[in-house]
Amino acid sequence: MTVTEEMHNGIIADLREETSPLAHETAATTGLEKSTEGSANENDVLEGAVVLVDQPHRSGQVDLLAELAVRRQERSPLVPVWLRSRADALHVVKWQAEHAGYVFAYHLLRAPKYAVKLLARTPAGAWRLLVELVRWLLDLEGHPVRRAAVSKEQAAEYLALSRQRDNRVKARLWTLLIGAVTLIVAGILVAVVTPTWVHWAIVGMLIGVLGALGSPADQPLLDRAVVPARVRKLTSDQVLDALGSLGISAVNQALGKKGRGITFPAPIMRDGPGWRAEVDLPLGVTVSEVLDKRDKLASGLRRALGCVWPEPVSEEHPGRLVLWVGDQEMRKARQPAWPLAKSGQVSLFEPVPYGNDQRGRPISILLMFANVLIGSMPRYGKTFALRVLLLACALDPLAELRLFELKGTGDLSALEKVAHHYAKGATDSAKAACVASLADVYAELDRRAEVIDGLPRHEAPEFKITPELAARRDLGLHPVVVAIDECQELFADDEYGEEAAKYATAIIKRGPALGIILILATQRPDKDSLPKAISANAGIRICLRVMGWQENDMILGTGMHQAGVKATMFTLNDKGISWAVGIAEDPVIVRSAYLDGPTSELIADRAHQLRQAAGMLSGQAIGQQPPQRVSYDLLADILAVTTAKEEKIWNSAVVERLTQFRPDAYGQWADLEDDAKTATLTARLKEYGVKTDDTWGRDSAGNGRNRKGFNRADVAEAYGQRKTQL
Ligand SMILES: Nc1ncnc2c1ncn2[C@@H]1O[C@H](COP(=O)(O)OP(=O)(O)OP(=O)(O)O)[C@@H](O)[C@H]1O
Repeated sequence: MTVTEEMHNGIIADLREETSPLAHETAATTGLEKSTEGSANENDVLEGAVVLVDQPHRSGQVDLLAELAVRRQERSPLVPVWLRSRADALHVVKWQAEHAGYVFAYHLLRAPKYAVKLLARTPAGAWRLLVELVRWLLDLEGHPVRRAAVSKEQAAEYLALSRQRDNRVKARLWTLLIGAVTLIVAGILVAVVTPTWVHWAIVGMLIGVLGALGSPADQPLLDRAVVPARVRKLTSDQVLDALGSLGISAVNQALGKKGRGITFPAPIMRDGPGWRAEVDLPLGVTVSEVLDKRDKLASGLRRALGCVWPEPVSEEHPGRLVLWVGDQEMRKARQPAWPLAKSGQVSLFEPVPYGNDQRGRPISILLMFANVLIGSMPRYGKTFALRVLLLACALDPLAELRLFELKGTGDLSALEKVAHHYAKGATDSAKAACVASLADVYAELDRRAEVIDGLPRHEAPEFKITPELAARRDLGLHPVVVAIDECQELFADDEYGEEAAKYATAIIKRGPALGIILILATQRPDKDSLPKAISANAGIRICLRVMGWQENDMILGTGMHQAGVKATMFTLNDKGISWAVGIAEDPVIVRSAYLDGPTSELIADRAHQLRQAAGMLSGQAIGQQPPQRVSYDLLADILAVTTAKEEKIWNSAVVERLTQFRPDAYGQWADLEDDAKTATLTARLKEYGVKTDDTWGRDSAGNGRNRKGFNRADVAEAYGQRKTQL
C-alpha cells in the first residue's frame, strides 16, 4: 500500500489535482514529493503528493456566507432586550419610577440640613461675588496684557490699552451705579408693597444663590441618595480574571503569555436582572470543571455565591459556558407571585406554573403524559415543590388526587378536602392505604387501555387521552394524580415495599399515556429506597440540593453530573432551588414558588369550591372510606368459586362470581364492562404466571363462542407453588 492510499484511509486525502502551491512546497522541503510518472524504484513506497492537513484558506461564496452569518449575530438588537417582553418593560418602568420617588423623598427629608448648609455658605458666596464684581469693574482681566506692554516698552500699545481700560472702567462704574440705585429702589418698593412671604422668598433665593456660589467644589450640597456601583457591570476582564482564579491549569495556560486566550462567542449583555456572558473555555476544559468551582468563580468575580450561575449549553460543545451573574442573590430576589395564588383554574393538558428561573422568568411544567420525581437532602424544599404542583393539579376540577404524605407532618393536609384518597404518616395504616390505592390505579391501567382501545380511532387518534376524552364522564378517563411524599418510607418497607414497587413501576411506565400521573418525592434516592425501574422512567426530574453525584444522577438521570447538571452546587441557603430536567429542552435551574401553609389552605379552599361546583368531589373528599388493603388470596378465591369439573373457564364468569363471593375485595370490579372484567383478571393472573387464552364456552343465552379464559389447573398449580414457597 502506498502512503497516499494509506493516507486516503486516514485523514489525509490525495488531492493531487488540486494540490496548492503551499502543499507542494511543504512536500518538497520535507523531501517527500515524488513524481508520479518517474521510473519506479523498488525502495520507493511513496506516490503522489503529500497534502497539508490544514488546507489553505480558500475564499469563496461559502466563506462569505458564513462570515455574513457571523456578522449578523454581531448586530445589536433593534428593540432593546428589556422592551421585548411586557413583563421586563414593566419591571424597568416600575424600577425607574420607584427609584425617582425614592431619590425625591430622600432629598425632601434632608431639606432642612441643606438649608442650614446654604446659610453657612452665604458669607463665602457674598465674598466671592464681591471679588468678581471688583475684578469686572476694574477690568483686571486685561492687567497681564498691559503689564506685558510695559515690560516690552511698547509705549503706543500701552497707551491704547490704558485708554481702552479707562473707558471701560468708566462705563462699568456707571452701569454699576445705575444697577445699584435700581436695586435699592426696587428693594424699597418690594419691602413696602409686597406681602411678607415674598420677602422671605427673596431672602431664601438670595441665600440659595449666595450659598451655591459659596459652595466648595469638593463638597457638593446634596448627599448621595444611592450608593453607586452596588450592581457592577460584568466585563470580560472580570470573567477572565475569575476563570483564571479557578486553578484549572488549561485555563491558566490559555490566559498565559503564549496562550490562545479565551473567547466570548457573544457580547456580554443584560439578561433579566443580571448579566449574561457566553464563554468558549480553552480546548479540553469542560463546563463541568467550572461548575465544581462555583464558589471560587464567585470569589473571582467578587459577587455573592447566590448571584453566580454557570450553566452548560447542551446543543453546543461541552466547553461552551453560559455565565449568568444576577444583580441580587437568587434566594433574595423578590419572587413573582404564583399566578394561580389568587384566582384561576387549570387544565392539566396545559403547563402549570411551578416557579421561576434565576432571571425571574416563569417556569411551567406540563404534567400530563409525564411522571415527576423530586429529590433532595432533607429540608431543602421537596415538599414545598410537591405542594406547588399538587395545588395546581387541585385547580383542575377533573383531576382525581390520591395523596400520601408519608412523613406525617401534615404538609399536604390543606389538600385533604379535595383528595380522592389521602393518608399521612409513616404508619402501617398510611402505607397500607397507599398500596391499596396504587393497586386500584394498577387495575385502572388495564381498564383505561381497554376503553381507549374500544374507541373509534378518530376519537383517540394517538391511542392516548385527549382533553375531550378526559371530560367525558361516561369513559372515566379523567386525569389521576398519585403523589407520594417521602416515598422511600414505602419502597424500603419490608411488608409493603415489593408490592408498592410493582404497582408503581407499572404505573410509571404505562400511566402517562392513560392519563395517570405519578409524582414521587424522596430524601433518600438510593437503589433500595427508589427502585431503578421507577427512577429510570420518570420524565420530569427535579433535584434540589444533594451532597454527592450518585444522588444527583439517581434523581436527574445517569451522566447528568458529568454533563454539568449538578445539584451539588447548591448551597445551604439555596432552599427551593433545583435543577429540573424534562420540563424544557435543556435542564433549567428553577426556584419553586413559595406557598406557605396558610396560602396553600386558601388555594385548596378555592379548588374545593371549583370541584363542588363541577360536581367532581369524590372518595374521601365526600366522606367515603379510605382505601383498604385487601388481604385476600386471589388464587385461593378463584379455586373456591370454581369446581374441579370446570377445566377451562372464562375470565368474565369468574369475575362475576368473585364479586359476589367477596364484595369487599372484588366489589370494584362489579360495575366494569365485560371486556374490562376480562382484562382486569388477565392482568392479575399474569402476576402469578397464569396464562389466559381463547376458551370455548357458552354464554348466558346458551350460544357457544370463544372468549378469554384460563385453565383451572394452572391456577391450582400456581397456588400450590406459592404455598410451598411460603
Ligand atoms: N421556594 C422556596 N423558597 C424559599 N424557601 C423555601 C422554598 N421551598 C422551601 N423553602 C424552605 O425550605 C424549608 C424546607 O422545605 P420542605 O419542608 O419542603 O423540605 P423537605 O425537603 O420536604 O424536608 P424533609 O425532607 O424534612 O421533608 C421550608 O420550611 C421553607 O422555609
